[in-house]
Amino acid sequence: MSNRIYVAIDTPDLARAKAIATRVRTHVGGLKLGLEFFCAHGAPGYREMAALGLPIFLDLKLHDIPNTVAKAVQALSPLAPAILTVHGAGGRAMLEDAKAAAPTGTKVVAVTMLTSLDASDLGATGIAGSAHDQVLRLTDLACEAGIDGIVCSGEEVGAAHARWPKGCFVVPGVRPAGGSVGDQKRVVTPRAAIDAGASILVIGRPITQAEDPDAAARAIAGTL
Ligand SMILES: O=C(O)c1cc(=O)[nH]c(=O)n1[C@@H]1O[C@H](COP(=O)(O)O)[C@@H](O)[C@H]1O
Repeated sequence: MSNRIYVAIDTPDLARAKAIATRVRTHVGGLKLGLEFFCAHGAPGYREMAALGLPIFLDLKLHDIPNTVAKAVQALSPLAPAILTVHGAGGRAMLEDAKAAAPTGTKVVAVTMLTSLDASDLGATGIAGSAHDQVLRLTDLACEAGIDGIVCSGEEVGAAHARWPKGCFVVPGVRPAGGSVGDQKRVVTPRAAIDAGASILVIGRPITQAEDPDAAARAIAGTL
C-alpha cells in the first residue's frame, strides 16, 4: 500500500518549503499546501512544489455561497490537485457545486469539525452536542452531496468510516505518542488513525519542526 502520509508544508518561505519537501519526499506519499503557503505564493508557488513530483493536496478549506465556491474551484482547476478541501458547513448545494466544478482527477473532501476544536468550542458557535455527532452529521451530508470524502479527527474516523465505507477519510491532528499537541485538541497517534480507518494522514509540525525532518518522517512511516 502506498504511503498515506501527506506532509503539511505550512510556511510562507518557498525555499524552506522546497527544502523540507525534498528532504522528506521518500518517506511521504504527498505534500499538503494550505492557506499559509498559498496566500504567500499562489499558483506559481504551487507549480514549483508540484514539480518535485509528489501528489499535491491543496487545502484551502473553501467556504462561501455555492456560486463563489464553484467559481473558485474552476479557477483552481488548471492546478489539478489530487485533493481539495471545502468546509462541510457550507451546505449541500455548495458541496455539490464544488464537486461539479472540480477536475475529474481531483478528490473533493469536506472538513467536518476542525481538529483544533472541542465540544465547548462547538457550543460557543451555537452547535449543541458532541464532536462525534457533529462529525457524523457532516459525514452524512458530504456523502449525500456526492463528494469524495471528509476531513475529521482520529477520534471520529472509525464511526465515520463505518457509515460511509467507500469514502476517503483524511485525518489531521496526528501526533506520535508523547508529541507536543500545540493548538490541536482532538489528537490521536498515526497508527491509531490508520487502524480506525483513515485513508490519508496529514502531518505537519511533528515532521517539519523536527531537528531532522527526514528521520521524523521515516520514524512515523515506520509505525504504519
Ligand atoms: O484540512 C486540514 O488539513 C486540517 C483540518 C483540521 O481539522 N485540522 C487541521 O489541522 N488541518 C490541517 O492539518 C495540518 C496539521 O498540522 P500539524 O498540527 O502541524 O500536524 C495543518 O496544515 C492544518 O491546516
